[in-house]
Amino acid sequence: MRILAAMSGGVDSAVAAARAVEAGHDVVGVHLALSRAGGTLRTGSRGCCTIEDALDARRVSDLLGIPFYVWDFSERFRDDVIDDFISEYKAGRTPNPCLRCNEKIKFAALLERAIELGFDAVCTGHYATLVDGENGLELHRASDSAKDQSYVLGVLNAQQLAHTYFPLGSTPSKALVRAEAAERGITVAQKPDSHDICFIPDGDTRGWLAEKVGAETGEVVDRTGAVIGTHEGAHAFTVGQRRGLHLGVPAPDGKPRFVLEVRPVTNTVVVGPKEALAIAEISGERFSWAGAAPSASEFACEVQIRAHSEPVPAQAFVTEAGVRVVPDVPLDGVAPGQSAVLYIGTRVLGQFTIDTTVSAVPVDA
Ligand SMILES: Nc1ncnc2c1ncn2[C@@H]1O[C@H](COP(=O)(O)OP(=O)(O)OP(=O)(O)O)[C@@H](O)[C@H]1O
Repeated sequence: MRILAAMSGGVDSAVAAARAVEAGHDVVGVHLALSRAGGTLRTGSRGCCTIEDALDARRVSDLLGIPFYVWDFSERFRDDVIDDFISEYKAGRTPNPCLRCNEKIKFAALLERAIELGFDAVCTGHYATLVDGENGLELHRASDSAKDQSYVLGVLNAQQLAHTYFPLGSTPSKALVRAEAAERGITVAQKPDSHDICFIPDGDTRGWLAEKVGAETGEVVDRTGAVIGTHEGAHAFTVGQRRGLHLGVPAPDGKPRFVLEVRPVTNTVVVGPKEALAIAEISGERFSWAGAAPSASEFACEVQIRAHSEPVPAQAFVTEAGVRVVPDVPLDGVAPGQSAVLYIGTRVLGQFTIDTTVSAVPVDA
């Protein structure tokens, strides 16, 4: 097969590309320049595409004896990932930019260009597996549960999965990937894992958002609407947050208060007791299936609402208008904008973006 290996300059994509070469594929390496912001390009930035990262990817390609290119996708990345992140926060929602990047950049813009150029698949260092199932290709969790990235890949559809290659998904642990890299003479064998949001170089998401969204003082209210304080910018708050709520007046029950909701239109932050974070139902209109669509409109599954949260057994209800999920036990601190990924066992069924949540605790409880 002709494979385009997406190389970040990190150890995972280096080993993934090496395995693709070893499997006898015709491999070309490509590093994506995703950001033009000065801070993210500098040495020591926590981002995913500094000048050093591009150089590391080139060195690995040289070692493997494969052609290597740098493609500038920064405009698409700005429009589809960074601007989406900002507008979602402005709308009081909590987006996942890694998921959006997989949906719009790595397995859309990059994959489309790869196919146009005659490649059969894009290879990445993601930890997830592809299984040939009865009804076509299926996306499954990785063998290493600590590294499993199936959640952020839940946005891929059947067509995208058909042109995707994840050589690391069945490796039992990341330590083995690093050991293999060292054995192969790959210089980035011990390079630290990337973390946080790649386009926010110092990891200070709140400071970054304050600059982009603009901070405006607003009211903090309880669930009855009574004003109990002020805040200095609603973007700084997400559902479930406790810190940074300088309320001054203690709650009548003396218990700490948590953010329950962010209302961007009125620039209001709604707070309440921890119990009120329990969510009995979630639903959303934007959904997709990772492979064949479920055969029934109502089925038992597990729902996961963050990249590394525990999946919770649930019942799902699907209509043309969207997906509604009722978990067996309430979910904790769900924010609109998050993605709910549905699993059956290790298999990813699909996902939806959460628009609405229903509290398990009535307002006057
Ligand atoms: N700037 C980039 N250019 C090309 N491919 C990239 C880039 N960033 C990420 N990728 C691809 O997406 C995969 C998953 O990205 P993620 O940010 O989760 O990296 P990671 O798990 O730290 O992997 P790595 O060790 O390869 O950096 C990478 O393994 C790589 O194949």
